[in-house]
Amino acid sequence: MPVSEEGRPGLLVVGGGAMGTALAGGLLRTGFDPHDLVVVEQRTERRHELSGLLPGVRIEAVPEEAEGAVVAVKPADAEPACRALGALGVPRVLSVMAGVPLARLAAWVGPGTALRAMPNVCGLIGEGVTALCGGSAEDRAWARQVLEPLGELVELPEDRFDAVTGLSGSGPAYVCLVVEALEEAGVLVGLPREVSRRLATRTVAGTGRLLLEGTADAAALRAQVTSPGGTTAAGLAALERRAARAAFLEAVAAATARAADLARGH
Ligand SMILES: NC(=O)C1=CN([C@@H]2O[C@H](COP(=O)(O)OP(=O)(O)OC[C@H]3O[C@@H](n4cnc5c(N)ncnc54)[C@H](O)[C@@H]3O)[C@@H](O)[C@H]2O)C=CC1
Ligand SMILES: O=C(O)[C@@H]1CCC=N1
Repeated sequence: MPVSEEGRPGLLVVGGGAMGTALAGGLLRTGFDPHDLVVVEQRTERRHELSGLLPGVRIEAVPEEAEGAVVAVKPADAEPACRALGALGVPRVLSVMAGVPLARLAAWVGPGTALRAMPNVCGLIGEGVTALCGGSAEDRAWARQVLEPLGELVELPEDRFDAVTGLSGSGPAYVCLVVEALEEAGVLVGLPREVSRRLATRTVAGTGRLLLEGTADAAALRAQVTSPGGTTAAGLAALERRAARAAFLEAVAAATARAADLARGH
């Protein structure tokens, strides 16, 4: 995605918050030329911060013509951000916003092609998972290039996107809640807080890597850790008594329903 002969940048990232910065940072980390990238952020203070976070990248207050754009503003700010890109005739607009349907994006971006992705914050370190839909195979190949630095990609029909938002989009927050609770539990049973935090964080991170890199799935790994009549069985029984599994089912279902609400404009 080089700067075009007309001098247009290869990519605009509109919205320099958590997700826009994760994406721009990931592109730089994987060799994207900073001169091909422009980050558009409306808040002055944040623009100053972004200059430090994204060396070599031009940070602007308003969008300009470009080969393509990613929109990473809050869903409530989506319409003016997308309409501005439509007015400039940006040919491909990729949204990472929760609960903004392709049909609405397409109406706002006019002649340009709208695509939709749902990443997660783990993309900050290239360990995310992102769902993608919309456009032609060629458009999606472009979007894959843009999203690749965030981690793994899956193409899914749009009617699965609320579910993806409820599971992997919001999921890092559920896992953080688990880490916080484990840290507190460690303190309860007598560990110094700093030690407890390290043990809790490493346990969750290490389990994730083992699941990705090992051969056992979650149920098999849990069985490996659970000795008959042992400590883990006692701990798991306590979790089942408190309906921990049902709590996660309800969390993902509630987040999925909220994504659908957002899509209906609520
Ligand atoms: N944070 C997350 O883990 C995830 C977020 N998302 C989606 O990413 C989008 C952005 O989320 P965050 O980065 O967390 O939000 P954020 O609030 O951190 O960042 C949004 C940024 O956009 C700027 N902005 C708003 N309107 C603008 C405009 N017209 N032009 C330029 N800048 C504008 C705001 O000033 C703000 O800095 C949301 O739609 C969300 O649904 C998707 C997956 C995960
Ligand atoms: O909470 C939200 O609405 C966004 C979408 C997925 C993660 N954060």
